[in-house]
Amino acid sequence: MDHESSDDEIPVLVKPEEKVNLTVASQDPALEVASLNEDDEIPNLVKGLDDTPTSKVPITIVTGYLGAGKTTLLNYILTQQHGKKIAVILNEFGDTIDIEKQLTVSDMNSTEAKPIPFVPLANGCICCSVKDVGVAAIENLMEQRGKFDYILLETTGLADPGNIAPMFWLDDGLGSTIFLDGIVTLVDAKNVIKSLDEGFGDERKDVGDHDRDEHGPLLTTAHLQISHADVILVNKADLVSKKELDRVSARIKSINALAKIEITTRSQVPKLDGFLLDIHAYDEVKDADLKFASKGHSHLDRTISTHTLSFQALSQEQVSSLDVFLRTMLWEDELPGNIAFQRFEIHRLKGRVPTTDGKVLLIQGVRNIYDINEGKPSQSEKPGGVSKIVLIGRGVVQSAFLESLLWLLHST
Ligand SMILES: Nc1nc2c(ncn2[C@@H]2O[C@H](COP(=O)(O)OP(=O)(O)OP(=O)(O)O)[C@@H](O)[C@H]2O)c(=O)[nH]1
Repeated sequence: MDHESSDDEIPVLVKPEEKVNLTVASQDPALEVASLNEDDEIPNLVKGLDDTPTSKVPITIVTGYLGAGKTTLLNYILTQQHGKKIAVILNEFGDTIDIEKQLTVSDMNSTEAKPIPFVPLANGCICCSVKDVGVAAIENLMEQRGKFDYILLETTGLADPGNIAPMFWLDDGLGSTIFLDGIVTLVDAKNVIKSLDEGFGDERKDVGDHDRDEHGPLLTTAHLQISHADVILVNKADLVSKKELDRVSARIKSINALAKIEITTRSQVPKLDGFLLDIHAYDEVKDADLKFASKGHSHLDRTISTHTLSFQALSQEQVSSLDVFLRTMLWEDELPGNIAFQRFEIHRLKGRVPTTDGKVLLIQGVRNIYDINEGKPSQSEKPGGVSKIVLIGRGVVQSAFLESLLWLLHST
């Protein structure tokens, strides 16, 4: 059965209610976040509705291929009227002399060791910048807290934005002062399809055998930047035809149906607030976004695609089983139950799961980190309605994932 559409029949699963176990965790030591073994007691990290990170500074990560228009976007944002005092972090690897940025704010020579210059801009915004990312640079910047209320991080040369998101998820790390608001990816409308099709080439020199094996086409940097994005700007629209723009948009949606897509020229986004800045992509899971993602977009890309698992509202006891499913899938790269599956990897995950006692749980995941919080039911959501988990990844066979999840929920 094809579960692509949100109109699919939903299996009925009603079980007795019990306590909810919620986790934020990773098993990848490289991510330097708390790691839990199955035997460990799982901390209850349920956040209440009022526990929003209001005192934390939002950070938006701007990724994109060389020349896609990242600096043009930063310049554009810095000159708009948004009332924000923005600090810019430029992540420049290698020989920075060759790639010196020409931001609107010209004094860009600070390093993490020196005091950070703050430059007032005409629109009331104050800009400062640090070069090089890394925890130390951000911590250093945070010592100047109060002078800015928003951070933009341009990730020049950073191949994989999935590695950076976990830095902001735990309260004892950077997450106590900053929260990740969203990842914005710029793609060059003229070249992005070529970049995605380089899957059989050797575009990413840093990939190991893992990335070239039975998964099929190679995971390119363009795939990684698109699959992790919350907002995608298809930039340089002036250089291609309308037909080509449609082709690019369809290909991008087939990879990441959760992201909002905007076609731009010179990175000029019509609306910044709520579309590109202050989007809370890691603490909100909007019903409408999941509905859009589950619409059944064509699977035009053979490397990464978006899939939706739809199922019935869960009892509290079944919520614990869902937690087991997520842990097994994200930490062990396996599916619970005796179910045949091919090797897979999950880049991004979002879900809304209503419970039979009238709550709604919001699930967020990046790679093997995930987080479940209690949210507010939306006006259109009926109590005990349909649960949806949207997965963006490679090697995901939707029917196998759903079968595994339903097996676990039925055996609860
Ligand atoms: N024709 C056209 N040129 C653009 C557009 N957006 C940016 N550019 C130009 O493209 C070039 C690269 O833009 P940048 O903003 O520097 O791109 P970037 O992503 O920061 O580049 P790197 O830092 O090298 O990765 C510049 O010459 C821009 O003026 C656009 O929409 N159309």
